[in-house]
Amino acid sequence: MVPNIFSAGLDITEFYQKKPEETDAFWRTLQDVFLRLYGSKLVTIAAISGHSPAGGCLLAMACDYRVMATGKYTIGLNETLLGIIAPFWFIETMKNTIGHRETEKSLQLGKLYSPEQAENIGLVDQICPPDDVLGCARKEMVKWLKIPDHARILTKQLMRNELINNLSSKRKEDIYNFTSFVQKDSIQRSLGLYLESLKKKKS
Ligand SMILES: CCCCCCCCC/C=C/C(=O)SCCNC(=O)CCNC(=O)[C@H](O)C(C)(C)COP(=O)(O)OP(=O)(O)OC[C@H]1O[C@@H](n2cnc3c(N)ncnc32)[C@H](O)[C@@H]1OP(=O)(O)O
Repeated sequence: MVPNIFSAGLDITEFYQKKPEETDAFWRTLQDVFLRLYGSKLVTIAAISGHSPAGGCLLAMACDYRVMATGKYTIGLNETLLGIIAPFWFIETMKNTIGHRETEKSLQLGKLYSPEQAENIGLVDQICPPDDVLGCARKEMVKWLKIPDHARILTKQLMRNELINNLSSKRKEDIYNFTSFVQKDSIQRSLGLYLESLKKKKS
């Protein structure tokens, strides 16, 4: 676990000034990761040790349960703030987690929530002191592992198969949409400015 950061989201340099075949491959890999994690038969608990924007939030939402560290961290799908948009399966995953109305506000505003706010809207299930996040996740895991596996897995599949089948049937179209969107000059300019702003913030 990296202290302070669960995941900074997708590595923007993977789709900034890249060739279309490179961004295609990048997006295909992300789809693979998501489909495997969201559809996993295993119990998956995210121990969110720090910041979790955009793709980081997606990974956390793909798990069965989320424990987040308290502190000055944020989580959410902030794509609109970067001038990009969350694809349909990011949106559906968030709707399945916090409901339609909260997702609508959250996405249009590109909202990043504090751990307490995230717990209030159900984006995370539990908050814990940073040094106890893994401990809290382990305790929760014990509860989940006591449930008969076949019943838990079938229930999970019933809840998740609609989205999994929907994305699986639209993978090519989704890759095409991603690459044609991020290759636009205006989007490349926004991404370049955003990367610059991250570097400036650091110095
Ligand atoms: C129709 C369908 C259409 C489809 C349309 C397209 C859909 C795309 C969906 C996109 C999903 C995403 O996840 S997009 C990514 C969203 N992620 C973010 O906005 C997070 C940005 N990062 C941050 O806010 C911060 O770095 C944070 C995570 C809080 C950690 O802060 P710290 O101060 O500890 O770290 P920093 O010093 O800022 O960062 C360290 C270095 O990492 C770089 N860096 C940080 N995050 C980075 C990132 N995500 N990608 C690349 N580089 C990043 C910084 O520039 C620094 O670079 P050096 O100076 O070189 O070391």
